[in-house]
Amino acid sequence: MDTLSTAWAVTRTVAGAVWQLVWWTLRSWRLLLACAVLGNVLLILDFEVAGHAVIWCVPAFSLLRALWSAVHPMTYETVLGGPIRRRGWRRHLRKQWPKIADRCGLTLTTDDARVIPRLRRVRADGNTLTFQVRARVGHTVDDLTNAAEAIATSMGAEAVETRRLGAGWLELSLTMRELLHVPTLPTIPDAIETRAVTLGRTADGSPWRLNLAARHTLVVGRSGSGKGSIFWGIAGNLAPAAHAGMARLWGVDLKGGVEVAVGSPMFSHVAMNEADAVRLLRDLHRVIVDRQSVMRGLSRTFTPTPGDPVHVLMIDELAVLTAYASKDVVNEAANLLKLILTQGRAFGVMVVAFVQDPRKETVGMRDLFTQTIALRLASAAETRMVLGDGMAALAPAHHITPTMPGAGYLVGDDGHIERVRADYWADDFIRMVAATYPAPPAPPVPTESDTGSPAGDALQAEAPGETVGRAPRPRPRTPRKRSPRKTTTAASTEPGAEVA
Ligand SMILES: Nc1ncnc2c1ncn2[C@@H]1O[C@H](COP(=O)(O)OP(=O)(O)OP(=O)(O)O)[C@@H](O)[C@H]1O
Repeated sequence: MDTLSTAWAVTRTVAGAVWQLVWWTLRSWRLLLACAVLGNVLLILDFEVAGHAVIWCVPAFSLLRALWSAVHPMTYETVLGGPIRRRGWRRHLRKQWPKIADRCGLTLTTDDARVIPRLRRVRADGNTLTFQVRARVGHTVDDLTNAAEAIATSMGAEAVETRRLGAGWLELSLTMRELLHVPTLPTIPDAIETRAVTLGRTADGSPWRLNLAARHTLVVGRSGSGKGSIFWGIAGNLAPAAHAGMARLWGVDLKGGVEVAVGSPMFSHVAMNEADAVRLLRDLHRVIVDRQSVMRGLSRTFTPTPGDPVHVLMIDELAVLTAYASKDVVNEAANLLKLILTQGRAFGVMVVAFVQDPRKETVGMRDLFTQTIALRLASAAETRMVLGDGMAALAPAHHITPTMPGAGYLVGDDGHIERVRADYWADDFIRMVAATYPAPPAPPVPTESDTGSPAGDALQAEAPGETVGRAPRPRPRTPRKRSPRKTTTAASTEPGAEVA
């Protein structure tokens, strides 16, 4: 079996090298023709060596490339293959730009001329081709943005990202070669990080750092889209900080605790049923209220120290809590969560929530999350629902294939878009990280009497964003006295304007 697979691998490599030799030689047919003519002239003039050298230089160079790429693809790619390919992308774009712009509907016809958007700063790095385009009079940057997908397709790119540069300029970054199709595994985290974590790679192959400081993150993706990788990427990378008392992880998993249970030692507080979840949210809210009273007048930004950690609430399947649980739980949990989302950031309390179903009614508080990661979604409508109008073209999460779990688009708090793929966290690896960095025993949560924080149904009366300092508990309701109903006309809306 081993001999067979080795023979198959060798045959494939040789066939690939032969194909490349032929393709690279014939692709530059103009040069090949010129060399053949010049070489024959030299032969006729009796310069035999020079004549043969000129005739065979193109096939010889192709042969060298084919052999090098087959024998040592890594060095070939770095030294020769990559630079040649990137030069080809740049040349192709510059040469074809008038045609591409025209076909993508960006040509403006005036009385005496046809004008296309100006192209400048064409650069190629790694697997990315980046260039800037200037809108002409009569066009807007939005017109250019709308044409981005068509431009990318005409260049044979895998994906496109756009960035508005202001005053009519748009920057396009085309991913010319897909680097995210190969899954990657994380390394054991060892740094104490509370502001950002490394979750995987971005489209250009650089590490994907997710900023957490003062941000709430919503992760949306269909079942099997790889939400677990992001959940454990965040929890696992924060585990050393949690172990050192610089971060505290709170986990809510109402899908029977299946997700959180794998690495539960990393968490200081875990809720796996509805009643515990509400209790946990109340406790976390008290932490915020407690910090509000401590920090009031002293500082406006929270800096974690050992013993005074950042708190990260991780909710697996948010919709169970905010839509599918019993009505009382949904109401109270939604109100508590809104308070935490609106008040927590400045006080070192961050929320990371995961949701499968992006319909409006399941995540009513979507706007309170400051950054969103859209993994594979079912349709363009879902992408728009999750990321906002106009985003289906810029961050087409519905085009992500099921063969790339963990891949998605991050839309940051400043609107920038990144195509990313998370490392895959296997169960055994999660267990190992949890065993290496268990959370220390959690100190008691501030009680209601410490903070004066209203709990439970008292919160339902408050609007999100209001300071929950010492709000009074609601008084028991007494029935209102009703006076006999009197007939009124539409015009008589002022008190006392009754008509008999
Ligand atoms: N980053 C990744 N790289 C490669 N494969 C992955 C990655 N993340 C997940 N997978 C694969 O995809 C499968 C589904 O992933 P996961 O359970 O995380 O999806 P999910 O979105 O949490 O689904 P559900 O909502 O149904 O729990 C995993 O069993 C694993 O095989």
